[in-house]
Amino acid sequence: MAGLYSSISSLSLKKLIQPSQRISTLTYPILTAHSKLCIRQIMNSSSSSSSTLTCQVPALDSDEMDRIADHTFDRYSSKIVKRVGKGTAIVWFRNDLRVLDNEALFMAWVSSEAVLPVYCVDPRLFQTTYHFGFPKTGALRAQFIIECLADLRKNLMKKGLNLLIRHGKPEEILPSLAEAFAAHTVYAQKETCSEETNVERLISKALQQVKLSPSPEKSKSHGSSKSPKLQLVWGSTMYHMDDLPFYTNDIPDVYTQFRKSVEAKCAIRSCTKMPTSLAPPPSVEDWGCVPSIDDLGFQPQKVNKGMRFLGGESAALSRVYEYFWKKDLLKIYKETRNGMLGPDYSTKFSPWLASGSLSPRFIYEEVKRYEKERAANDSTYWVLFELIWRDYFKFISVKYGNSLFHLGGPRKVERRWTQDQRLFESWRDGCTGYPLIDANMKELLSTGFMSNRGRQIVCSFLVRDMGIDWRMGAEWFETCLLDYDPCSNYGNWTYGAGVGNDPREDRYFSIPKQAQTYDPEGEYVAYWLPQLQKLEKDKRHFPGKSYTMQVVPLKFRNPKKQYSQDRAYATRQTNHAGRQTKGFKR
Ligand SMILES: Cc1cc2nc3c(=O)[nH]c(=O)nc-3n(C[C@H](O)[C@H](O)[C@H](O)COP(=O)(O)OP(=O)(O)OC[C@H]3O[C@@H](n4cnc5c(N)ncnc54)[C@H](O)[C@@H]3O)c2cc1C
Ligand SMILES: Nc1ncnc2c1ncn2[C@@H]1O[C@H](COP(=O)(O)OP(=O)(O)OP(=O)(O)O)[C@@H](O)[C@H]1O
Repeated sequence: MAGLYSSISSLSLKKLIQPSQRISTLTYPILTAHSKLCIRQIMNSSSSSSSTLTCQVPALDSDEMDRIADHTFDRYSSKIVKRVGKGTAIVWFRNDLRVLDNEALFMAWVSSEAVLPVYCVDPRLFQTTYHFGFPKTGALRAQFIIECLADLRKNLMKKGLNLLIRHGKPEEILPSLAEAFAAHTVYAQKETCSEETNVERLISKALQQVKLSPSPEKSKSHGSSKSPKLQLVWGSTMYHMDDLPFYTNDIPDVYTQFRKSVEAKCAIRSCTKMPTSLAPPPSVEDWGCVPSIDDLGFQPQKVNKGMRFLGGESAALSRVYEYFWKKDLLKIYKETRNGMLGPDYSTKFSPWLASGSLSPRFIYEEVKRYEKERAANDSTYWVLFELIWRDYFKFISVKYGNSLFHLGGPRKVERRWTQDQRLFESWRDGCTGYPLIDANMKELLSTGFMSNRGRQIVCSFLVRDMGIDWRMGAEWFETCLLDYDPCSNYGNWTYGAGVGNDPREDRYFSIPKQAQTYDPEGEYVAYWLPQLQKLEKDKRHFPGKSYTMQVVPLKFRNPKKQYSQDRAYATRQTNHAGRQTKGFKR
């Protein structure tokens, strides 16, 4: 198994492609013959996915995924790390459901003789969203989290520990465990939004009420009892919060300024190396079961079409392996990332990043390894560029607090919005009469995923064409997305709604133009709306009377005229693969 990565790395692809030097200007590179071939393969695998109903991401079997996880753990294990603490420490898992590069877990191990890993199934996660009463977590994300927990337990057991699973509020469970196990510290990953920070505050307070009796030696000298502490550890971003070259209040509002500044002035910390064994676990009578979907109050929802994401760290590490090394897609990422159909136009790392099953620093280190062993170009850099967006929204949430969730956004913009239920439902259910919107919304509902391109288009349609309160859209995404993350979700929605920090406030995504550029053959819409398959390709985006009536006109009144203008525009702008060739568009 040790040869798994190295054998693939040494694959004679290197002979076919000269590893290009990193190109510093961010224009599109001239495509190599190999890149063209890869794009064709992606396009082909996308169209073949029209005929197959579901595809698992990653498309590997469980033995292979276990091998990849084990091999990666080996690479990230260290024999020289030493534990220096006494007693028991608790590690409270939140959105960091991984073993690799988990700082909270590492600190708990170093500071103790025994670590108790705990996950609390918090009932608040399964209630409703704040304003509009949608389910706070949809069935597909619940299933994904269940898989993450099962895998986390498995991986902790491989390292000589286990995972204690309890149902209830962390501020009630953790203090009582700290008391029962006489734990001196509860370690956990720091979160930034108020729902999570409120819980942190409640736990700290409740821990102060716990009085641990001093050990016999200590009681002789000091006598007084101590309370366990909550120790929050930064761990969710690629750049560490403490390494930023500005104070929180001075974080640049404009993404490009933020990115240039961190790229110039900060280094990304190396992944934390874990000891080979984290044993011994404390003695626990009942470790609790990984909940079933019924336990969480859901009807099971099967993915019958499109991508079925597998939860857990083993799947996460396997997806990195599959995308970077097995399929060798990293070097064309920038050219394919705006696609919508199939698993391979983009990395699909987001669901694992959101649950913390995947460390962004591990992705960074894998990109660097790939650049050394295979190729370094704009595409390999661009994955990091996108991960900086993720960091940016996380840090912006620290700077702006709850205003990220407010109608006027961080800039307190005043504008008239509607909450028209009928219009909203047509958007939510994919019945707007615009196939590009409807296909994307159906994909979201059926799989819990939507491409970045799709998200921008449906956001623009809801906000600009329908004029609907953007928070309705954001909360619906909160329900459905496997990769739901408050900072990235509300950050992107405020951007799209023109109430965020976007220097371009009137960002409008014209459906005809987007359709022509990103789904010129109507393959994507025909996949999700099979009734369009029989139509000629150039009719699929505007099928007329044979399709649902359009619920609102587009902001551009004359879609046909706009469409032909857009076709001309798109023809000028697209390359052979039907992707845009110039200009930076998110
Ligand atoms: C309205 C709207 C809502 C969104 N909500 C979320 C959300 O709740 N959670 C979430 O993770 N992403 C969200 N995104 C960002 C983006 O759409 C997804 O991260 C991306 O589609 C995930 O697919 P991928 O992993 O294949 O991305 P890739 O293109 O492969 O990008 C690699 C990684 O970079 C990060 N990234 C890429 N684009 C963005 C972005 N615009 N903002 C933040 N991070 C980014 C993600 O972590 C992603 O996994 C949203 C975007 C929009 C427009
Ligand atoms: N993790 C999260 N996911 C979704 N929404 C969140 C999250 N954390 C915080 N929020 C949102 O933050 C908002 C907090 O509202 P709350 O009424 O507590 O404060 P506020 O009065 O709006 O703001 P402030 O405290 O700044 O005056 C709510 O809209 C809530 O949904």
